[in-house]
Amino acid sequence: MESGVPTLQTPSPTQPPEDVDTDDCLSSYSYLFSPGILKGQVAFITGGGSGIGFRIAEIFMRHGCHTIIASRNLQRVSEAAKKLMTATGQRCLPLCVDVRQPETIIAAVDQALAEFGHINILVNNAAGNFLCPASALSFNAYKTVLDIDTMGTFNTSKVVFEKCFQAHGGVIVNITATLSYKGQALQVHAGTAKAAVDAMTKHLAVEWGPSKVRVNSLAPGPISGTEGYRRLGGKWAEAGSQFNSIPLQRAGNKTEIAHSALYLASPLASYVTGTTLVADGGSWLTSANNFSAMLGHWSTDTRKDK
Ligand SMILES: CC/C=C\C/C=C\C/C=C\C/C=C\C/C=C\C/C=C\C=C\C(=O)SCCNC(=O)CCNC(=O)[C@H](O)C(C)(C)COP(=O)(O)OP(=O)(O)OC[C@H]1O[C@@H](n2cnc3c(N)ncnc32)[C@H](O)[C@@H]1OP(=O)(O)O
Ligand SMILES: NC(=O)C1=CN([C@@H]2O[C@H](COP(=O)(O)OP(=O)(O)OC[C@H]3O[C@@H](n4cnc5c(N)ncnc54)[C@H](OP(=O)(O)O)[C@@H]3O)[C@@H](O)[C@H]2O)C=CC1
Repeated sequence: MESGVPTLQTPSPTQPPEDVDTDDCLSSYSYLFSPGILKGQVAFITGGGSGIGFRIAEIFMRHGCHTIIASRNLQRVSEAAKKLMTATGQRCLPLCVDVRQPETIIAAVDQALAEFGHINILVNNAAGNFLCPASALSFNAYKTVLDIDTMGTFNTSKVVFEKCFQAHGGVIVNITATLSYKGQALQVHAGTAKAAVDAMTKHLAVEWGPSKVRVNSLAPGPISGTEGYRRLGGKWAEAGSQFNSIPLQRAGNKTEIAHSALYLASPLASYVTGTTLVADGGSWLTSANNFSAMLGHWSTDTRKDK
């Protein structure tokens, strides 16, 4: 304070914010963005009952947003909505949706509009994934992942655009992945599906920009406390040694991904559209694409019907 300038306790540029590995709200939260940056807005978040989608819902709500969290398991989203409302004081509507079935999306968006009057933000987060070599992947397994990730993102975006964004503008954040950048082993299904979503992001940004709609992708790296991390990393990820190869030397956490989503959804990104924000600690640049190690991990997978 010698110079008369107050010293602020700012975190270091690579210090992760607080997180918890379970699908529970944070016990405390330090604001980095303005707390009212999404005040009065409404976000529709697919797969918002668990993992990254749950934390995105929480962080948006802590910044003044109401949310709709929608997935196949109504009990899961209903329990999540209670936790989110208690922790943040904002409204959260849990709805049952299968993003592969447009009629369920239409019903959910109608219900959301009846409840809130408008939707400002769509987060396409719902996805399905598992490790599987291409040669062992059934035709239906490949199709299932493309149906959820790629078709699901298109289906939901189209319904929300036609029912709301076309007339009023809005923001779409598509959660993708870096899997296709290096042809990740055992991930042809999810890598193809997410690459198609990154392409969709650009096409929709071009077509819908004149309607005041921004569309961006957000591609996380390995994120702890998530189903994706458990399924794809398993014990191998828990050992932690492979993180030496990641420039930031650690996995990311859900709050970090939620902060990136908050940036893209907020007016801070008002001139950002048609792009992919990679939030992976530099991981895809340097991590080995170790086919034999991945095959070893797959062979210890305990899934009964493999
Ligand atoms: C890859 C490693 C990367 C980097 C390494 C670096 C560091 C390592 C450290 C950590 C790694 C951690 C993270 C890696 C980084 C990035 C990851 C990137 C992307 C992550 C993407 C995700 O999406 S994670 C989301 C995970 N959550 C879910 O998947 C939940 C939802 N999932 C589901 O509902 C199911 O699993 C489903 C996708 C199968 C869909 O369910 P349903 O519709 O009920 O379908 P089914 O009828 O059950 O199945 C349909 C067909 O699919 C076949 N199937 C199902 N499971 C498997 C499997 N495990 N293996 C093979 N085949 C499977 C099933 O048999 C059906 O086919 P048929 O032919 O039999 O009909
Ligand atoms: N975890 C990680 O390290 C990474 C994750 N990602 C991406 O982040 C996102 C979240 O993943 P993560 O948190 O790990 O996993 P989760 O399994 O927790 O999230 C996926 C969500 O999608 C929902 N869902 C799945 N299928 C459907 C469907 N057909 N219709 C509607 N909802 C559906 C699930 O709910 P329900 O079962 O109730 O339907 C679940 O809530 C995904 O897009 C994933 O690809 C990307 C890179 C890395």
